[in-house]
Amino acid sequence: MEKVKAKKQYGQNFLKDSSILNKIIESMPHNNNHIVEIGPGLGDLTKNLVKYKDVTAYEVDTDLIGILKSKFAINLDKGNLKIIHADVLDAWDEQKTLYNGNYDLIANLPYYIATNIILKAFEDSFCEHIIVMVQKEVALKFTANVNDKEYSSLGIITELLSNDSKILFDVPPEAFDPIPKVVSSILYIKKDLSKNIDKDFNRFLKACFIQPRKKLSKNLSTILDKNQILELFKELEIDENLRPHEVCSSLYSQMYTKVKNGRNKRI
Ligand SMILES: C[S@@+](CC[C@H](N)C(=O)[O-])C[C@H]1O[C@@H](n2cnc3c(N)ncnc32)[C@H](O)[C@@H]1O
Repeated sequence: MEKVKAKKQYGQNFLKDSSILNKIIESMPHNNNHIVEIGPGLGDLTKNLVKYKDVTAYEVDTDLIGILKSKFAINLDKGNLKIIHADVLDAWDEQKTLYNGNYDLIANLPYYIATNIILKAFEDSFCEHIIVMVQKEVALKFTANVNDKEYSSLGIITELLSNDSKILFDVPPEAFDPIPKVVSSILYIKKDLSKNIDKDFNRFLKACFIQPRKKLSKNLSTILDKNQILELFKELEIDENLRPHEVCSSLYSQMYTKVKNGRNKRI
């Protein structure tokens, strides 16, 4: 097989362990959804996905596009694989969705933009399941519960917008070539398609967690004045001494609604 030099700037760590590839395929939801893969790389995961589903794959690296097109010539002809040469974040901005129909996102993500990709997938109303390989720390943030030290805007958004979220299994560095410095995890999220998020809610959460170990009331002082904070906490019966990770997602949602509808609209 061709020896391709992995490009660091594109977060290229190719998954080589066939037992892990099989486990990802086994975790694929049993439905009729299309599959979108981000970063097919050398096509090891793609090769398994196209056995079961129609796939659209977005790859940014020009050198890999050539390799993928010759490797998957038959699938491209048959029409069960479409390879799109693009930066996936640009494609999302331009098209608003990565596929015009219900789809599941299955990918070994480039870690430098993994969080952004998952947040975009939450915004994409056609995306139903997110099953992605990410750095373990990132998976812990998306699946954290209130009072966990990892609980942040990512856990809150996941709780508010999904029916189910969990880490399926961890993947050791040796499963990749080149070997990364971190442990990875397969993150599973089943979105609740009846729910969506107001973009400003993200900005509100960023302000709430601007200094994660300080009190929430202190962080909120960057967007609200003292009296507004006191009033908000009194109305929602929030203890003034709580840190941001000690407040549950439904209270964040209620706080945001009150702030948005109140007189002060600095968010
Ligand atoms: C961690 S590698 C995974 C490769 C392959 N799927 C595998 O499992 O071996 C990440 C892949 O994402 C691609 N990639 C990086 N940034 C991207 C972007 N902005 N848009 C699309 N693909 C990107 C890389 O070129 C690489 O192929």
